[in-house]
Amino acid sequence: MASTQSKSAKASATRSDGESARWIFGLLLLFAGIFLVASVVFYYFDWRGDYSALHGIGSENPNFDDSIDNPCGRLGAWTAEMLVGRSFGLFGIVVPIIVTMMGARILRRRPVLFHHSVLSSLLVLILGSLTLGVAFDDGWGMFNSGWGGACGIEMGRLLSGSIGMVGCFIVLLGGWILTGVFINRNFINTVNRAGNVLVDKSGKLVGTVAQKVPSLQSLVVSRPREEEDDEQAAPAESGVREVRPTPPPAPVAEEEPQRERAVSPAAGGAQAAVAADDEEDDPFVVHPVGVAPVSGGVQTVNDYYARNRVTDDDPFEEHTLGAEEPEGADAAPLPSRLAGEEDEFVEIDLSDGMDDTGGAVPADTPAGAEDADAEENPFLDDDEPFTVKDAGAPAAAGDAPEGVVVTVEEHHDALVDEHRITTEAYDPLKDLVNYRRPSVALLEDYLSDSEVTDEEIYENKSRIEETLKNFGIPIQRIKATTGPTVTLYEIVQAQGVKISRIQNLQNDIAQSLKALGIRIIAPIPGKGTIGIEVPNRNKQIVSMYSAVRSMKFQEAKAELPVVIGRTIQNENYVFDLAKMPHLLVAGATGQGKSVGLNAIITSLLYKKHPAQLKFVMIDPKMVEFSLYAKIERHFLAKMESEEEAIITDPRKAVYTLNSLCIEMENRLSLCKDAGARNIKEYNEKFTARRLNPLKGHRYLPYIVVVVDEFADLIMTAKEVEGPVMRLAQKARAVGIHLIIATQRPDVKVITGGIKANFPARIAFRVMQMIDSRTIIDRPGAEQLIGRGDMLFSNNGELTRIQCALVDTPEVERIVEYISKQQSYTSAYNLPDYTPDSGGGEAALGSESSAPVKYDSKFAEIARDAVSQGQISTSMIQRNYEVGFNRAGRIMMQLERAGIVGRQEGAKPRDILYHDLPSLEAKLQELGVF
Ligand SMILES: Nc1ncnc2c1ncn2[C@@H]1O[C@H](COP(=O)(O)OP(=O)(O)OP(=O)(O)O)[C@@H](O)[C@H]1O
Repeated sequence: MASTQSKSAKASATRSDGESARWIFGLLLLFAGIFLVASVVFYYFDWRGDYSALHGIGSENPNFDDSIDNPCGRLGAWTAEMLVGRSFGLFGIVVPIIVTMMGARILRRRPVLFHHSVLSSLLVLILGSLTLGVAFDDGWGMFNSGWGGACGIEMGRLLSGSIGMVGCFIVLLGGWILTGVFINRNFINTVNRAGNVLVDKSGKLVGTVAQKVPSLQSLVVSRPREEEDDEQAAPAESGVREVRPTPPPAPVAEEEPQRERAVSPAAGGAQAAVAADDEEDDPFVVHPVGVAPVSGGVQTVNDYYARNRVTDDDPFEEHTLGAEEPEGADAAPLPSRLAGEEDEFVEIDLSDGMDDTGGAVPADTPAGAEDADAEENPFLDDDEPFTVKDAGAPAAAGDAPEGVVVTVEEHHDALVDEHRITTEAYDPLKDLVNYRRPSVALLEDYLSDSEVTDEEIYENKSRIEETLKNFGIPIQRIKATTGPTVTLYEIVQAQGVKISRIQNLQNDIAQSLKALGIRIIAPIPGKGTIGIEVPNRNKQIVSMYSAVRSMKFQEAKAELPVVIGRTIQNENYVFDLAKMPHLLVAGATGQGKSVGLNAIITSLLYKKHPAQLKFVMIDPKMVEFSLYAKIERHFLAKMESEEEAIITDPRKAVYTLNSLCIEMENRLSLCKDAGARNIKEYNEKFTARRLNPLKGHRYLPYIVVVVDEFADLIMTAKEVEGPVMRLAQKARAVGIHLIIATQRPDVKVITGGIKANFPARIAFRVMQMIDSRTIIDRPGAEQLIGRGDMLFSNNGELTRIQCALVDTPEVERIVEYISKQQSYTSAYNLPDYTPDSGGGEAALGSESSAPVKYDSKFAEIARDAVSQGQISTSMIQRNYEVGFNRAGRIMMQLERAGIVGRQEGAKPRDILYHDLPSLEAKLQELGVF
C-alpha cells in the first residue's frame, strides 16, 4: 500500500514538473506574442520616426537615441521593423499573431505545429505580402520598403518577372481562393455565388448595350425565368413580361386561368389580345392590362415610365386603369431610376419607330391605358398597336370607359433562392452543437516505474524449469512476456510430452513459485505452446488516462467503443459494446467491479455525444452511480414520471426495465416501418432524411443499461428477470445494451437464460472455482490477483486484462465538466410504464416465479438437446416415445426454463445452453436431476 502511494506520489511529481514546464513555456510565448502584436501595431503609425531613430538618421549617437516613438521601446520598434519593413510589410503582424496562438495552444494542451489555424495564418502571411508586393512594389515608400515589405517586393518582382502581371493576377486570385477554401470550406459557396452574380451581371450588361445600340437589336438578351428566380427572392408570377408589336387589334382575349388578377369589365376598353401560342413558346410574359388603341401617336419608353410610377419596394402594385393622367405627367422627365431598372428588363423587341428622345403621348391616347408593371417592363412599342398578353385580364374588345377606375393588385409571392433550400443531412448533434467531450487531462496519470527486472524473470524461469524437470517434463524453450501485473512464460515442451501432464502439475508449479495467481493456459490458443502466468512482484497501475489516450481507442470506429484496460502483452484492450451485445460483470467484493463499470462508462463518455448515447443506471447499493446524477440532462434516460434518474428502488427498477421493453418494441416497429435491420441502418436513413418525423420517426440514441448488484435486485424483485431476459434476447438490434454486475456469481442470479444471452462476460477475482465456472464456464477467475485483474470471456475466448483504474475524483471531474455544458431540458424520456399499463409484464414475472412441476423426462431431454444442439417436438415424440401433448408440454417447460429459445416460424428452436456444465447448474437451480 505504502509503496503504491509513494509510486503515485512520484508519478504526480514527474507529471507536475512536465506541467510546470508547459505552463512556463506557453505563458512566455503568449506574452511575447502579445508584446510583438503591440509593437507592430504601434510601428504602423510611428515607422518613420522609429526608422530614423533606429538607424541614427539625424542623430549623432544612434545607439543612445531616445527618440523612439514606439511605446514598446527600442526592442519593439526593432522587431517590428524586422517583421514589417524588412520582411512582410503590412502583413508582418501575422507573425506575432501566430506566436500568440501557439502560446495559447500550448497552455490549452493543443497540438502546436501543423494546426489548421497556424497553417492558415502562414498562408495569409505569404500571400498577403506577395499580393502587396506585386500590387505596389516599392511605390509610396511605406515602411521604407513598400506595402508588401522587402520579402513581398522581392517575391513579387520574381513572380511578375517570370509570368507577367496577368499571370500574377491569376496566380494570386487562385491562391486567395484556395486559401479561403482552406480556412473555411463554406468559402467555396461564396465564390460560387460571386461567380453566378458576375455571369448574371455581364449578361445584363450585354442586354443593356444591345438595347442602347440599334445595330445590336438583333442581339436580344433573354434570361430564363428560373434564373431570375434563383438570383433573388423574385416575384413569382408577375416578374417578366413581353411586349410585342402585333397586327391591329384582335378582338379575342384569352384568359390565363391560373393568374389571380382582377380587372373590372371597365378594362374592356383596351384593345388587348393575347396570343396564347406565343405565350407558351416563350418564357417571357406579356405585359400591360388594358391598352387603348393608339391612334397614330408614338409612345416612348420615357413617356410610359413617366406615367407609370410604381415603386420597386411595393410588392402589391396598384395600377390605375382608365383614369385620366395629369397632363404634366406626359411631359414628365424620365424618372431617375429608369436607368437602373433597365437592367431588369428581359426581352425587348424594339420597333423601328421607337423614339428614344421621350416624345409626349398624343392627347387622344386615353391616359393610363398603357398601365403596366413599370418595375418589370417599362418598354412599350410606340408606333403600332400592340398585343398585350396579361394573365387573366379579361381584355374584352370595346370602347374605352371613362372615369372608371380599375385597381389591379398583384401579389408577388417571394421565392427562396434555390441554392439556399437546405438539402443537408439531419445532424443529430446540432442541438448541442457546442458540446465538448471531456478533456483527457481530467484523468489522473498514474505513472509507474515499477518494471519486471531481468533478475525476477530469470528466477521464475529457473523455478519453472526445475519444477517441470522434477516431474520428468523436459522443456525446449521459455519465452517471457511482461504485462502490467502479470508476466506470461510461454513454454515449448520437449517433443512427446502431453499437455495434460503439465496442466495436472499446476498446483505444484504454483507452490514452487511461491506465488498466488498462477494460471496455466495449455495450450495457448493459436500457438500450441503452454503459458504460465506469474504475477509480477511490483504491479503497475494501468491508468484510464493512458487507456483513453491510446491510439487504439482514439481511432476506434466502433459504435460504442470501450477501453477496459491492458492485456498481458501490454496492449490496450478495446471492444465494441454494441457487438458484445450485452455484458455480464461478476467478481467477489472489493476486486475491482465498480472501477471496471466506471471504466466502461467513462470510455463511452469520452467517445459519444449526448445525442448519441443514453444511460439507464440501476443501483440498488445507492452509492455507486450517484455521481452521475449531474449529467442527467445530457446522458441519462428515465421515465417521465420518475423523479430520480438513478434508480435505487428495486420496484422502480422493475418498472424502468419494463419501460425499456416498451421502448424496445417501439424501436423494433420503427425499424420495421423503415425497412432497417438495425439501429445503425435506421439512423443512417433518418439522418439522410429518408424517414418522415411526422410518421413518428426519430433519431435513436443508443441506450446502455447498467445494473449494479443484480443479485440484490433479483433477490428483492424476482420480476426483473422477465424484462431483463426480453431485453437480452431482442434489444441488441435496436441499440439497447445491458451491463449487469454482480458480486454473487450464483446460479440463482446468473441463470442459464442470462448466460445464454450474455456471451461477453468479465470475471474479476472470485473465491471458488465453482464461481469462476458460473461466470465464464471454466476455472481461472479464482486464481486472479484482485485489484482489477480480470478475465474477459467473449464467445468462449478468454483474455487476461488488467483493468484501467479510474478513481472517484476522476469520475467527479468528468461529470462536473459535462454537467457545466449546455444540456437538453430533461433526461431522455422513456415510455411510461405502470403495472396497470403493462400488466402482461408483471404477470410474466409472477408466472415465471411460480413453482413448476417438471416432467420426469425433462432433465434427460434437456441434456440431449444441449449435447446434440437441436430439438423439436416431433423429435421428443420420436426419441422418447411420448405423445404429442406431453412432448409439447415438455417443450414449453424447456422454453420457460430458458434452455431453448422461442418458436419462430418454421425455424428450428435455438438451444440457449452450449455446454453441459452450465446446463447442469441450471438443472440444479430448477431442482430437476
Ligand atoms: N483496476 C484497478 N487498478 C488498481 N486498483 C484497483 C483497480 N480496481 C480496483 N482497485 C482497487 O480495489 C479497490 C476496490 O475496488 P472496487 O470498489 O471496484 O471493488 P468492487 O468489486 O466494486 O467492490 P464492491 O463489490 O464491494 O463494491 C479500489 O478501491 C482500488 O483501490
